[in-house]
Amino acid sequence: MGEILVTNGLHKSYKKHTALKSLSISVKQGQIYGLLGPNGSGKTTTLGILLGVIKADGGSFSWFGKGELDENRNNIGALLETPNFYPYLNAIDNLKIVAAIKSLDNTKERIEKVLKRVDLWKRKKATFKTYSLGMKQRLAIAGAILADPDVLVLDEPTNGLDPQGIAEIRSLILDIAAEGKTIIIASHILDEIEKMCTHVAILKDGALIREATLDEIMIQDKVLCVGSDHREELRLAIEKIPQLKFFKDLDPHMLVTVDGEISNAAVNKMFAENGVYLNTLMLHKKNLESTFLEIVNK
Ligand SMILES: Nc1ncnc2c1ncn2[C@@H]1O[C@H](COP(=O)(O)OP(=O)(O)OP(=O)(O)O)[C@@H](O)[C@H]1O
Repeated sequence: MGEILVTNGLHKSYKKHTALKSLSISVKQGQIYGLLGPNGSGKTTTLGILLGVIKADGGSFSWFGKGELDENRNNIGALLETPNFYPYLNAIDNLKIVAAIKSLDNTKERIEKVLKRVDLWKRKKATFKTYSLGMKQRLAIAGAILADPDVLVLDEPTNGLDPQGIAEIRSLILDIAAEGKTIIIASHILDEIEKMCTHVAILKDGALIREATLDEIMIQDKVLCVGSDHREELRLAIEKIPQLKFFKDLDPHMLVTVDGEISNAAVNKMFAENGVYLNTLMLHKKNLESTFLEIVNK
């Protein structure tokens, strides 16, 4: 797979505050790459630098193996903030303006293609101000793919949408990815990343904590769900057993992470040796949320 983006030690400070600390990531062709992190972890700053809107203080990046050239951006569609279209113009006229700004040819065909792609063709003559938030966001994606770029960069694409709007954007993004496009999404919504992304970079306080495939992130450690009639003793036993680490209280059960390859029978025995008899012992499948919290809280 071809390398689409490589960053090398990107650094950015706003006065005394360091927003990005030596960020090195790489994105390959066809990946849906999620940039994940709590508020203020540096996601928007990263995308801003990569799109030439913010200047880094240090480090470098390269799109398509061609460095930081402005012309690389002709091959990148971006959605960085809430869509900014003319409220009294319809979808077609708004996209005509986007086409003119980007000096695109075959405007009519392009606009028809993207409006069908984002399922707004039937509403093409309605003015932007009459659109729902989800439709506005879909029109913004139509604008971002109007030039048929190889890469789509999206900052919090489902922010503020209702569940149906979120599902529509998600399915649209997956469809666009299925055409072979590379997609980079910044989000703090874990469920969104989990349902869409193939690869994830987790940021915390501007630093990269982990970069891996979604599968690698989610099956990091074994998590067990344990229960006992005596919760206090259970909690104390978890503290005492070095191979176990308390993870979460799911009252009445507790989640623990287990070091290495220790069988459930061995875990049961360890509890018994500490005077605790389990009434529940089962594997707990981690979701991205639990993994994420575990990683950023370390
Ligand atoms: N123009 C600015 N001036 C000063 N500080 C800034 C500026 N832009 C961002 N920051 C700070 O840099 C840090 C990273 O911000 P950034 O917006 O990149 O994070 P983020 O992960 O995108 O957060 P969010 O999910 O809230 O959008 C934050 O602490 C933020 O307050």
